[in-house]
Amino acid sequence: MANAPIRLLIAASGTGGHLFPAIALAEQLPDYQIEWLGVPNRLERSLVPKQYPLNTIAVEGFQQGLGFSSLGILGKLVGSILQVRKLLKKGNFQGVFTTGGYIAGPAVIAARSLGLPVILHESNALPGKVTRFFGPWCDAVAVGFEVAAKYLPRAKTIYTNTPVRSPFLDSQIVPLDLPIPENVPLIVVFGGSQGAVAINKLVRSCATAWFDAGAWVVHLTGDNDPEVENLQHPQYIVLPFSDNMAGLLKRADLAISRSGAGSLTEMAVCGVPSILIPYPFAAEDHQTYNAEVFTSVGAAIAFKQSELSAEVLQSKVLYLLQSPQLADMAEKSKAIAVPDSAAKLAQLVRDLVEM
Ligand SMILES: CC(=O)N[C@H]1[C@@H](OP(=O)(O)OP(=O)(O)OC[C@H]2O[C@@H](n3ccc(=O)[nH]c3=O)[C@H](O)[C@@H]2O)O[C@H](CO)[C@@H](O)[C@@H]1O
Repeated sequence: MANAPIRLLIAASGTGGHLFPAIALAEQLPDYQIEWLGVPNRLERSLVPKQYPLNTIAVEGFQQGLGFSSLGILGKLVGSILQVRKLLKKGNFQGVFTTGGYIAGPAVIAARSLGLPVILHESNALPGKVTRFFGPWCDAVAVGFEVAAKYLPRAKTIYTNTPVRSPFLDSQIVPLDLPIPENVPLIVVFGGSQGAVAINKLVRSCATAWFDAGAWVVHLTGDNDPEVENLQHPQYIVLPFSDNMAGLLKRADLAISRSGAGSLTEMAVCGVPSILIPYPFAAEDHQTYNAEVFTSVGAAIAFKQSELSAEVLQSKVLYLLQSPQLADMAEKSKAIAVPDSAAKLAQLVRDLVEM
C-alpha cells in the first residue's frame, strides 16, 4: 500500500511579503497535503482558497504596553492556541511551516505542545519580534538574508534566502499583456504588495522627463491612491496591482520600489537594478536593513523618503538610464540571487517533518 501523503499546516497571513514565499514553498511540495492557517480578513482570503483549504483564527498583535485592550488580545491568543491545537490534532498534521508575523505565535505554541516539528522562515534582514521571540522554539529558522542570523543567536538558523514563486524561475519570458515596445527602457514602480502613496506622488511629479528620454513606466499604485488619474501619457501604464510580477520584472530595466524582502528577492532573481525608498514607518525600520543588503553590494541605490525630492529622483533616473552603472547594478543584483531557494527550503521541511 502506498504511504499516505504528509500533512503540513502552513501558517502565513497578512501581506504578499508573508504569503508569496509560503506559496512558493508549497509549490515545491506537490506530494504533500497542505492546509493553510490565516485570519478572516487579510490577503490570504483571496489568494489561498483557490489552491489550499484555508482555516482561520482571530489573532492580533500587541500594541505597546499592557492595557485592557492587550488583555483582550491575550484572551484571543489563548483561544487561538487552543483552536490551532484542535485543528492540528483533528487534521493529523505532521508539521507546521510559518513565515512569522502574528499568526506564527499560536501556530508555534500549538505545534510545540503537541511535539510537532515547526519550521519558520524569516525573510527580513532584521527579524521581526515574533521571530526573535519564537525562533528558539522552532526546529529551524530559515533566513532570507545571512545577516538575520546574528539577531537570532538562540535559534537554529539556516540560510536559504527567500523563495520566489515558479513564474520567476521559468526560463521562458512570461508574456506581458501590455503594449510596450520591445526596445524601450522600462521602469517598473511599485510599493510592496499594497502600493506606496508617497512614492506614487514623487514618481508622477518627475516621470515626464523620463518619457522625454524615451523610457516607459509601469506604475503599480495599490488601490488606496486617490490621485492615480493625475498623470496620463502614452508611455505610462498605471495599474493598482499586477498578477504578473515575474513578467514585469524580467522585462524591467530599472525598478523604483520599497524594500520589502519579497520585492528585493524577486528583483535579484530577475537581475533588476533598483532605486529603493524604504517604508519609513515599517516596524523597527526593518526595510532600511533590507535595503542595506542590496546597496552594500552595489545592486541598488537607496534614499530615505524624508530626504528624497522629486528633482533628485528625476535626475538620478535620467543619469542611470544612460550610464553603464545600470548594467553593473543589474549584474550585482543577479549575483546575490539564490534561485533554488524554494527547493532548499522544501528540502529542509522534508528533512524535519519526515524525520
Ligand atoms: C510595510 C511593511 O511592513 N511591509 C512588509 C511586508 O511587505 P509587503 O507584503 O508589502 O512586501 P514584499 O516586498 O515583501 O512583497 C511584496 C510582494 O507583492 C507582490 N506584488 C506587489 C505588487 C503587485 O502589483 N503585485 C504583486 O504580486 C510582489 O511580487 C512581492 O511578492 O512584508 C515583508 C516581508 O516580511 C517585509 O519585508 C515588508 O517590510
